[in-house]
Amino acid sequence: MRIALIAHDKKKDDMVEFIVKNKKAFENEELFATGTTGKLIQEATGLKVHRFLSGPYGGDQQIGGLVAQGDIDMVIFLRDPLTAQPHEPDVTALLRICDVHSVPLATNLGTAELFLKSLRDKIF
Ligand SMILES: O=C(CO)COP(=O)(O)O
Repeated sequence: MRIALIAHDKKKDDMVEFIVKNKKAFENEELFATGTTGKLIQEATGLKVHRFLSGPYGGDQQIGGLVAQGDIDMVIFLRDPLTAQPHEPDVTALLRICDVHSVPLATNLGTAELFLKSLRDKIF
């Protein structure tokens, strides 16, 4: 399973905690991430993560490109709904391209937990 992991700044602690807590479920998966999110996950878990540019510098678009090509199976994107992002158009484009290609997209921890259960149950 090729999983993209992305978190806005105020959600990065939640993302790292989520991956650390569930490291076993993620260690056999292929992980991709925007720059800073990926760095923090790597440092906290030692998991191998393919890192792209930081979100505001094009990382969301790079991951969106992979989604469009059919190279990502699942996206966990912990968005910050309370803070304006300078690269909002890129964020919207990534959400849109997931919908275009019916790629499962979790934008909060509640849905991410459901994805995790699906991973454990090998539903995907
Ligand atoms: O901005 C982001 C997503 O829109 C995330 O980028 P970073 O992981 O580089 O902070």
